Amino acid sequence: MRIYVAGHRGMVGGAILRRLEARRAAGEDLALITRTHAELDLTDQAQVADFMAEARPDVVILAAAKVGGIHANNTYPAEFIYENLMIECNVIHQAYAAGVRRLLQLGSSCIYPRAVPQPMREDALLTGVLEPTNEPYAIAKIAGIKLCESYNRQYGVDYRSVMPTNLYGPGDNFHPENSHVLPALIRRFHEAARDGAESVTIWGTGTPRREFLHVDDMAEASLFVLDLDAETYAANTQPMLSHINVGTGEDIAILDLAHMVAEVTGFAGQIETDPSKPDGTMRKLMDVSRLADMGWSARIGLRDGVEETYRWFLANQDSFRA
Ligand SMILES: NC(=O)C1=CN([C@@H]2O[C@H](COP(=O)(O)OP(=O)(O)OC[C@H]3O[C@@H](n4cnc5c(N)ncnc54)[C@H](OP(=O)(O)O)[C@@H]3O)[C@@H](O)[C@H]2O)C=CC1
Ligand SMILES: C[C@H]1O[C@H](OP(=O)(O)OP(=O)(O)OC[C@H]2O[C@@H](n3cnc4c(=O)[nH]c(N)nc43)[C@H](O)[C@@H]2O)[C@@H](O)[C@@H](O)C1=O
Repeated sequence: MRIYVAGHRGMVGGAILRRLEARRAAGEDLALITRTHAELDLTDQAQVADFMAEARPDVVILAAAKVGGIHANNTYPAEFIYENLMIECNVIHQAYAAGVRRLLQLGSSCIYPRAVPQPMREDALLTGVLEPTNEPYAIAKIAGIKLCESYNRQYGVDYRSVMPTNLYGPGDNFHPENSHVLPALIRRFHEAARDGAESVTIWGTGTPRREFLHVDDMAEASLFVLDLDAETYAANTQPMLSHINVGTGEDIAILDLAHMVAEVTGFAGQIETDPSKPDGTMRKLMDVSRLADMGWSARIGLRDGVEETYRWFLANQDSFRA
């Protein structure tokens, strides 16, 4: 079995690759194919076509994307829609052209309308208006689902989509502005504790709620969905509603998350909010019953996951991405 993991140097792709390497070490007959961004620009159609034709994977896992938090999405909307659409079109179409039968692509919980009933079911897709801070990214992610569904319908391939909630863990991006909230807070509270600061300011009102899934759980869920036989996957999805939510089923207010990160990092000062910064969607909680009914649930609790991620942060501060 030849498996191409696109985005293997990213947080999720890295976690998926580690699991696949462990399976190979345990005796599974797996050839794992990877290319760095420098070796293969997935926005380049000709490069992707040449690569797929030469590498001939049996299975493709698409974990490469332009990714960032609320500020990055709101500041670089053109990059988020253009790069993600190009990556999806190139990888999905060229996989099909090279004869790939099974593919798994990662979307995001931001595909759902901003005012949708909570928890968000898979069939809430395309029922309302999207959150403006990440609409371009969400449109690209919806296009990814529809690409897979369309190729499945017309060409009879088996291309699947998982929709993760907000993710965190080892290998995350700790950039002070462009990252997601959890790594941003770990870094900010760590630096405040280290410097003896009196207060830390978090963005927005602190009242939005988010659901956080550890990346190792996400990697396990991805391979669980990929490994389902075609009949089981089809029985749990529909031709034009083929994505599966992945989350914990529990959420937390951002201010409560900040208090948790303060405790973990040893910061004892004040926590202030900055309502001039956007809150984004007020609540994003996944309905994870579809995946639970198939037999998978998250295992890593948030407090344990934050402690482990902080230990990883302390051990890897010198190697962070710019
Ligand atoms: N992190 C999160 O909270 C969430 C993530 N997701 C989804 O999960 C998937 C993985 O995200 P995550 O691991 O967090 O993101 P990362 O940014 O950690 O990893 C993405 C990877 O994609 C690579 N990449 C980006 N553009 C290109 C390109 N043009 N050509 C080749 N490689 C490219 C990046 O390489 P380089 O760094 O060199 O550019 C990086 O290695 C994405 O689809 C994302 O949308 C969904 C929900 C939440
Ligand atoms: C995964 C998901 O990620 C993005 O959406 P988001 O859920 O809004 O992501 P976020 O992690 O950046 O913010 C969550 C909340 O937290 C608050 N917040 C406080 N203080 C900081 C802070 O310091 N940094 C950040 N980033 N947010 C902060 C922030 O104001 C917001 O209320 C999408 O664009 C899209 O990419 C997507 O799919």
